[in-house]
Amino acid sequence: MEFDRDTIVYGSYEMVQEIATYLLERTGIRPRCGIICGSGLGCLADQLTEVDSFDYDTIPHFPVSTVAGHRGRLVFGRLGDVPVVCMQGRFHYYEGYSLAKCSMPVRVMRLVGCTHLIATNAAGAINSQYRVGDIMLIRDHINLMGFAGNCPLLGPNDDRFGPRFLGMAKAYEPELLSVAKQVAHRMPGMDEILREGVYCCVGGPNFETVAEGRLLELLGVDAIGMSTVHEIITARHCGMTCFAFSLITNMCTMSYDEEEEHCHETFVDVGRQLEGRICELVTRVVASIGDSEST
Ligand SMILES: O=P(O)(O)O[C@H]1O[C@H](CO)[C@@H](O)[C@H]1O
Ligand SMILES: Nc1nc2[nH]cnc2c(=O)[nH]1
Repeated sequence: MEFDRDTIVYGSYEMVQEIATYLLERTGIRPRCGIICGSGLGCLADQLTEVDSFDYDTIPHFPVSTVAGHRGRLVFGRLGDVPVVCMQGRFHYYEGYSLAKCSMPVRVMRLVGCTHLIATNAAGAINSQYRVGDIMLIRDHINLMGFAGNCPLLGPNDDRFGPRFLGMAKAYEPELLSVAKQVAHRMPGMDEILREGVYCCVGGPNFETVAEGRLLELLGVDAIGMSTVHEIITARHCGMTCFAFSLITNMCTMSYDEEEEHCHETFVDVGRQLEGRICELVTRVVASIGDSEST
């Protein structure tokens, strides 16, 4: 792939609208909920029925996926009874895309009609109580890249998307978090693996040093990854209701005596092993969104 370091600003309203129109002219699905499949979590898109799918390289102005475990297509369809659109593959800063370009598809989701966003990811555990295979519902995040001056909303603000300044205190909708906990509680074996915590995004693609892991622990981070935060900021900016969770694929190396066992392909495999439960959790949360919208 040609190296593609964009300017920090990407995706005018007109461009996003052009993409949305392109898609809506080619599918009859009118999605209410956007779902972003994390590394190894593409199975979510495979649950959809009445599918219309679009490879990223066929959609005008769309970036392409370059990471293993990210298939690279946008899938419209129904999850249960609810019309949704899934990103089967997301974009990361370390691929050479600006944060604005990484999260531009969220604005597309909004303009095709989505009111809700569900973001999923593979993440390393900083919290020593966690185990590989746990599912951490994201209660909050720390935008470490934002502390360093990098944010998807940099540059001129277009009020048609949302306001210049944005509150983030309830970025992750407490009601959906509570629905997810109730749903999970009714699923066999989920209580043992369900967590709720703080996610932090770093630029990557390298994993953390021991000193960085320890610093993140002091900061109150439970799990660390290289995605999601900029997508949630973009979604909140355009008024979407958000829910997100991390699949814990590895323990971060917190001591010099430990062997570092970080391997992206193994992380993708953890996703495959948990496929059934993750699909069920998301399907039930989406059903609750469908129910709340129809009442
Ligand atoms: O966040 P997702 O896309 O799930 O991917 C996670 O897995 C990759 C590292 O193995 C990184 O891209 C990290 O962000
Ligand atoms: N930064 C980071 N991203 C991840 N994605 C999956 N595991 C990890 C990890 O340990 N660190």
